[in-house]
Amino acid sequence: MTDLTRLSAADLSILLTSGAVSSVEATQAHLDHIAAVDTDVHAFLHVAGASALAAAAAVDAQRAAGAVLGPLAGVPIAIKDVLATRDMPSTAGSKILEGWIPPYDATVVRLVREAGLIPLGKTNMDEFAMGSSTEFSAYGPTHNPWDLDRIPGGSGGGSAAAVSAFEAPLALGSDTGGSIRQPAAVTGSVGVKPTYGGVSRYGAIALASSLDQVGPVSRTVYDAALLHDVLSGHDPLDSTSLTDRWPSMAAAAIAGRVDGALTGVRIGVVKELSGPGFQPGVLQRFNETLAMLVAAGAEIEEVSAPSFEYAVAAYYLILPAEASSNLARFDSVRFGIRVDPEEGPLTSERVMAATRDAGFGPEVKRRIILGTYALSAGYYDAYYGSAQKVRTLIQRDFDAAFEKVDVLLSPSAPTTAFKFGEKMDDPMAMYLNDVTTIPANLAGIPGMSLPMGLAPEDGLPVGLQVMAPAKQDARLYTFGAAVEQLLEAHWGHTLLSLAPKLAPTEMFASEGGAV
Ligand SMILES: NC(=O)C[C@H](N)C(=O)O
Repeated sequence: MTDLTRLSAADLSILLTSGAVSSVEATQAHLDHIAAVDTDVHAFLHVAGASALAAAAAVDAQRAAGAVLGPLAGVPIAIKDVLATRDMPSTAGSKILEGWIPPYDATVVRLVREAGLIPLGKTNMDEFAMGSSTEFSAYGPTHNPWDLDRIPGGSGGGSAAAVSAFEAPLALGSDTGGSIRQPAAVTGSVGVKPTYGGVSRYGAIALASSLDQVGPVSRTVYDAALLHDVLSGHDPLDSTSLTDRWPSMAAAAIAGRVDGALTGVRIGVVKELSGPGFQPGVLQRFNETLAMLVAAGAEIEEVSAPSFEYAVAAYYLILPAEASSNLARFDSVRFGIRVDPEEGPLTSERVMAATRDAGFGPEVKRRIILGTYALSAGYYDAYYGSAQKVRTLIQRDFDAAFEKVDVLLSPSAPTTAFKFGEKMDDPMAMYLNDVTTIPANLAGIPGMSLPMGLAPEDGLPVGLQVMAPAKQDARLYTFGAAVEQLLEAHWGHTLLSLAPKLAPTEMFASEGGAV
């Protein structure tokens, strides 16, 4: 009997459509697997077993009645806890929202349900998406399925770990500075940050509104494309939502699997995103992948993006500034918990202060303080204003690069998954993890991370980042699918099929070793 949790969403979809397997069976298999492994992985903050099975039964009934359903109907999905769900708590990993059940679904959650996908539950994350390791979740960290002593990336470590531990074939993430791509990289998954405005953020608990994007997490490029097609499109409820009509990302991914898809593709390697400070094994896999691309007919040139040097600094001014404003809504009155001061009068300011003090964790407080300072009178131009200028320069660097090349490549993260605790006392070290992913958010362009093997020194997954010009998300899928195929042919297997160590019984007997 096929292990249904091991299938890609696309393969599961074939079994569901042909009637060989019911959605109830597929959903039950995933719930059983979650029950078996999630005490160790802790990818989920909430598992919605009963409602998932009810939704699956409804899809099965529709199918039995002859309804023509979308390709992902009946396929289970995990949802990052930053997204509002009307039937499940939505905490964004924070104590301040403990137990909060929103009165409505985020648009992406509604779209996912309408497409017949089966929400399994909500996944863990750094509090309000601030972090690169899930160690800042108020509910304890998620563990990397490849090595339980290591972080799964962040902020969407729960979604990426759920996918790579076979707890769900698909997940939703959000990416402000890398929160989809970096977790995908360190767990051997695929993650895509769409073009800014391509996917609705209505009902996504806002971190930094000029940077946040919702996107797919999966085990294959094609699966991410199928989910992207469900998510993209105009939403009048999100004022930043683009009105463009998007081509089919699934069709774009299929085009990448045609022979010769890489011939003549012009690839830019960003000099500033793959140099000193990167783990040697990460660079080794990156350079090997580039050599394979040249052998497949692609043309590679080095491009320089001098302003990228300032990207992390600009991001950590713009993000805290926007976050300090967005998080002002958590005031003890409208959402979540209320904590009264231990003594003294119950004025609204004092209740608000006591609630925020008890409800926010250390990283959230740090960023609110930084952001409030950066926006204060007298400092605004020096900090926030300068950061916005840097942002424009970064956009120009991208524009110049994309005049010469079709896609830009870099490693998705400077290192493989690090050990718990390694960067907790050093915010700068944590922030520098995002050096590769932040520029795409600042420029609003789409980016993908896909697996490019295991680092020789630690046997842990390494991610390849692909970036394309704004609105050219389809190019990511064509190129990404072609690279995925090239790497599979080289290794003779997919990265995750390697993972007997991810099977329930042997899952945690880490053997290490290179691909
Ligand atoms: N939110 C994100 O995209 C993650 C990023 N590491 C941050 O802490 O801001």
